[in-house]
Amino acid sequence: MVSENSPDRGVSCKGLTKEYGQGQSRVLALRGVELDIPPGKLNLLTGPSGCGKTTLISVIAGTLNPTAGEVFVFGINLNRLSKKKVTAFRAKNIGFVFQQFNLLPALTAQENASVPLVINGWTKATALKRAADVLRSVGLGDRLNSLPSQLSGGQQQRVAIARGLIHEPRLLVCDEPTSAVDAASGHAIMQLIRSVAILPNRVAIVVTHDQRVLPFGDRIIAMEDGHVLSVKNQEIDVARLNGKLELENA
Ligand SMILES: Nc1ncnc2c1ncn2[C@@H]1O[C@H](COP(=O)(O)OP(=O)(O)OP(=O)(O)O)[C@@H](O)[C@H]1O
Repeated sequence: MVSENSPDRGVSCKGLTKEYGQGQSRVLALRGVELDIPPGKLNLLTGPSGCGKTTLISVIAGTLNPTAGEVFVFGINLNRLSKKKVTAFRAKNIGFVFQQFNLLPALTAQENASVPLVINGWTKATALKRAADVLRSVGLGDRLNSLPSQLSGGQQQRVAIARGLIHEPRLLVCDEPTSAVDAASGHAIMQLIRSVAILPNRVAIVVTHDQRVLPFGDRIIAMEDGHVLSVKNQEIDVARLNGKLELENA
């Protein structure tokens, strides 16, 4: 029997701590995080600068090891897997949209967006075709052949989002995905993330300071000083969000 908060169905953090540095430069970024994230919901992670949001999503996504504690992603304890297995699990199941975009400078937008599919064994031609479709869905159909250096910050951010979503990851983790885009693009990006997130076997976690993003979240997780302060569920007015998008696109 699998309960609502069972780690088999989403993400579960148990007593997570993370220390950076040593001695005088030691920083305790996570101080015993306890958190259960059920699937099928869009989770927004909020809190003041430096409270540990990026550290927490990096540990959940398996790109950073915790100092102590455990994280289960769809029932799998990432800390107990070998490095090779974590890498393979991440490539197949996790999409990560980084705050600094992390695009490869020598690759075009289309090539950058196709990377997760190529890593997962798709042929280059099929991966590029799919990348073009996803880039069109984030409004970049006319910039497929541009290098990152030829794109604005907001356009680079949209390429990073396309790359994070392209392999339809079961766990999507985004760090400030709307910080460099205007209101209409931010709205479209959140619509896209929401459409991926609310599938029944998926989890999406979005770190945000952007007040405009708050209406999109089913759950608002507030952090403070390395721990989870509160988790609030909220009703989503889907019709209102859809209507607003149509108005902004008109
Ligand atoms: N690589 C690192 N080395 C040392 N300290 C770090 C490192 N990364 C983060 N920290 C520290 O850990 C704490 C938590 O940082 P983190 O980036 O997780 O916070 P955040 O809530 O995401 O902040 P922001 O909203 O400003 O992005 C901060 O005090 C930060 O200075």
